[in-house]
Amino acid sequence: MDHSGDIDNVFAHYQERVSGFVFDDKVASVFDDMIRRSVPGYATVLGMVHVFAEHFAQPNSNCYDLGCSLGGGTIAMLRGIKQSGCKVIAIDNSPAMLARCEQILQNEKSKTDVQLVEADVADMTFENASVVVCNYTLQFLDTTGREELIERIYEGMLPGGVLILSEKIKFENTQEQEFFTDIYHDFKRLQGYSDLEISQKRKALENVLVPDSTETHLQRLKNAGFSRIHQWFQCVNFVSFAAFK
Ligand SMILES: Nc1ncnc2c1ncn2[C@@H]1O[C@H](C[S@+](CC[C@H]([NH3+])C(=O)[O-])CC(=O)[O-])[C@@H](O)[C@H]1O
Ligand SMILES: O=C(O)C(=O)Cc1ccccc1
Repeated sequence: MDHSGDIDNVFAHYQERVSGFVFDDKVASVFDDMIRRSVPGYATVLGMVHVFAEHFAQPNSNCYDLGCSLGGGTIAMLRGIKQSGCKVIAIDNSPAMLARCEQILQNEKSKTDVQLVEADVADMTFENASVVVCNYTLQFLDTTGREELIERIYEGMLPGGVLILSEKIKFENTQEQEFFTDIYHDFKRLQGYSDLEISQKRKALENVLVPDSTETHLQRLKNAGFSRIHQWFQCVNFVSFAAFK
């Protein structure tokens, strides 16, 4: 992926009132740096999206990247897909993200077609899907939106298809929640974020990024019909599931 974006200093200066986190141009311009320094295991997850796409993309099928941002998952899929006739459909409802994503994708030479769609994932229908990547996006939808999205993904998937769902999680046990939160903040400090940046971003994300527990994710995937679900990755409070139709 392209590393030409700026360094994330969105929350570096004291703000009298911290407003809710939005995916505007300011965030989009630093997003590659922001997500790499804020999501432990991000690079590993993308590396494995390449592997999953190579293994599970079926010829003449669609591969989706839901909440594609700058196209990290899209590029990983493009590099992984070896089957012919595949199309990667990358969806995001932030015009700022999509505009930058389009630019970044121009440097990517691939035989596989890519379609960028500016839309709410809630308004999309999915069809003929062999690989669906939903990396750190479900966490921004409301509860009903989450359930409906997972159901519609399932409906649009081919037999043998896989959904890669990556999310920040919360822990039901208070002690466990505190432990992982502490370690996560230590990780952010090690990535160069100050205590002010950490606390202001935390405030901005309140009621915007609302994590579910692993149990809630597993139940929701099962309810939608996914028969085989593996939690294949966890790094601190970020996990990834592979769910098969
Ligand atoms: N309802 C929605 N419809 C469409 N897009 C949405 C919606 N809500 C949020 N988004 C978009 O989902 C993305 C979430 S970021 C994904 C990272 C990427 N997957 C990556 O692997 O680099 C994760 C994060 O910021 O923590 C943003 O680009 C939003 O505009
Ligand atoms: O959960 C957090 O505290 C994060 O910083 C994760 C994140 C990463 C990128 C955009 C929004 C949230």
